[in-house]
Amino acid sequence: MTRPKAVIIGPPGSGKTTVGSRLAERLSVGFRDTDADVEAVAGKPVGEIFIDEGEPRFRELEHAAVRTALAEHDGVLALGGGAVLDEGTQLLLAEHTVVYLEVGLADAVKRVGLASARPLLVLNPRSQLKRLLEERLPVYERLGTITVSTGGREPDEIVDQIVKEIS
Ligand SMILES: Nc1ncnc2c1ncn2[C@@H]1O[C@H](COP(=O)(O)OP(=O)(O)O)[C@@H](O)[C@H]1O
Ligand SMILES: O=C(O)C1=C[C@@H](OP(=O)(O)O)[C@@H](O)[C@H](O)C1
Ligand SMILES: [Mg+2]
Repeated sequence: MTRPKAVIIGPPGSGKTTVGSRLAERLSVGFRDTDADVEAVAGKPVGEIFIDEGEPRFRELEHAAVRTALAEHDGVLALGGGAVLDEGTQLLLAEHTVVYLEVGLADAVKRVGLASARPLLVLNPRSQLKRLLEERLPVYERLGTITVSTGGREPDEIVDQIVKEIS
C-alpha cells in the first residue's frame, strides 16, 4: 500500500513546509504540501480562498486534499497547521507515521512574521497564535507518533533527528 514516509503536523511557524521539503530531499523522495494542493484545486492562494469563500470551504478542500495525498503520495507530506482539527482527518492519521514539530509561542511569532500570508494571523499574530496553540496542542500531541522540538534548532538538525527516528 502506498503511504507517505512521514506526515508533518504542527502549528503555523513550526516549520512543516521548510523541514518537510528538506526531509524529502534527504530521503530522495517527493515532497507534497496540502496547502499547495488546495491552492491548485481552487486556483488561488489560501488567503484568497478564506476571503472569497470562507474558512469552512477552505477546511472542506483541505480535508479532501489530505485524504487524497495520504492515499497516493509515498514521499513526505506536510499538512497545513489547522488540518488536524477535522475529525475525519484525525481518524485517517491514526494509520500513519506522524511527525509533530513542536514550537513555542515566541519562536512561532518570530517565524511567521508580522506581514503574515496566513489569513488566521493577519490581525494580531501573537494573540491569534497564542489562542491557536492553546486549542490545538493537545491534538498535535495526541496525533504525533514522533515529537520533535524545533526551538533554537536549525532545520537540518531537525531533519537529522527525524531521519533517525523514522528509520
Ligand atoms: N527551525 C527553524 N528555525 C528558524 N526558522 C525556521 C525554522 N523552521 C522554519 N523556519 C522559518 O519559519 C518560517 C515558517 O516556516 P514554514 O516552514 O512555512 O512553517 P509552517 O509550514 O509550519 O507554517 C519560514 O520563514 C522558515 O524559513
Ligand atoms: O493553522 C491554520 O489554521 C492554517 C495554517 C496554514 O498553514 P501553515 O501551518 O503551513 O502555515 C494554512 O493552512 C492556513 O493559513 C490555515
Ligand atoms: Mg506550511
